[in-house]
Amino acid sequence: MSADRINLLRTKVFDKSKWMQLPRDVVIGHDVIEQIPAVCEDLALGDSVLIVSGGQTRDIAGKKVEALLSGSYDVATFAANVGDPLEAIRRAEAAAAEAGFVIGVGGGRVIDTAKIASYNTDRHFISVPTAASHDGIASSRASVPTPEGNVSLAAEPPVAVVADTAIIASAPHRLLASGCADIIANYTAILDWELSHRLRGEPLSEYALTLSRMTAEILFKNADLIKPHSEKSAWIVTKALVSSGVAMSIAGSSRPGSGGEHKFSHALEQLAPGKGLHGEKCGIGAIITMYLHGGDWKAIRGSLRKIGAPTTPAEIGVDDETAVAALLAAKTIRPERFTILDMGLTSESARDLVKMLYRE
Ligand SMILES: NC(=O)C1=CN([C@@H]2O[C@H](COP(=O)(O)OP(=O)(O)OC[C@H]3O[C@@H](n4cnc5c(N)ncnc54)[C@H](OP(=O)(O)O)[C@@H]3O)[C@@H](O)[C@H]2O)C=CC1
Ligand SMILES: O=C(CO)COP(=O)(O)O
Ligand SMILES: [Zn+2]
Repeated sequence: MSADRINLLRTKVFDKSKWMQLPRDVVIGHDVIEQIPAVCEDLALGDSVLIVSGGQTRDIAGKKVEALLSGSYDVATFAANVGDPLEAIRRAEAAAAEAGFVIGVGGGRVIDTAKIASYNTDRHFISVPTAASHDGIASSRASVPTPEGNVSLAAEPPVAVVADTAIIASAPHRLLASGCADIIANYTAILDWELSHRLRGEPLSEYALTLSRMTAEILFKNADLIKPHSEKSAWIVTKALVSSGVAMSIAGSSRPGSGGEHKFSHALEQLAPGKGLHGEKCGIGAIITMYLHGGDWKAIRGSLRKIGAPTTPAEIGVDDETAVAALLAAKTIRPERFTILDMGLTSESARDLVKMLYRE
């Protein structure tokens, strides 16, 4: 299904996609989930709420949020993990239309479902990440898988982000490492954006680009501090993910955080569904695109290793031939987004790159 087809679902008569919308309250810290009632009261969002969560994340945090709000609000719940993602978005929209505001409690898929449903029904949205696994936590974009590839849509930016570091630090370390890789991928996303600016005249936002790069640099510098099940690590990474999401909101597109390495990840999602987390695939892709840009790809690989993120397709259960196919297919996903993977990659060169960069 194409982005246009998804847009048909929208009930809005005006388009906010060119607005620069940023979160108003960002609350990160130990046990801050307890502050959700105060955040909702402060923002005066209405008296009924839809809480969107996933199969595991409802037990991890969704039920807690339901209990915290049930005395003061009419609470409805929605399971975002059931069925086809587009169908889930449609059902979430119908549920959101019956509520005053929406809270998404979960990983990236849950948060994207909640923020699209909020956007399409013109409801405020609160983001409650249970894992620091992706930089959609605070952004005004949603990434939706379709049979033709992943599409990036304008979505409701959270009016508040409530990120409890106790919950985030308890999540499997793999999720945190994946969030770090999603941020490290900003380095190559920016290089692709600059390339497209120079070659194709694509507009650049200096502010968005600088914020995105600075976020990656801070994380890179702090890679030694990223440890499993540490609240300090959860705090460092969550702040970086919020910052990266703000860069996307400033740009009004995911360009500051999504280039060729993301297109490789989206192609892999089609060719090897269910293999690897989003950020893991982007990190693996960034090694190749950084090499192609002539940058320090070994430093990218070194920081991914230090953090505990995979650096080869084999580590996420993807064979080399599939990785080659994904590199070649990447340019067919969002062809309007020009990247280094559009610069003459051939089957032979893709095979050589996979052999060389994923073997050392
Ligand atoms: N909007 C944007 O700008 C962006 C969007 N994305 C999107 O986000 C998605 C990737 O997010 P990601 O979080 O990696 O993947 P998922 O949302 O698929 O979550 C991965 C798994 O982790 C589980 N999980 C989440 N939190 C915890 C926890 N605390 N403890 C144990 N398990 C937990 C989820 O459970 P459950 O079954 O409950 O869901 C799920 O099974 C992709 O769809 C991607 O396209 C990524 C980057 C940016
Ligand atoms: O994942 C993203 C940024 O990290 C954005 O997603 P898209 O690649 O779908 O635009
Ligand atoms: Zn990403």
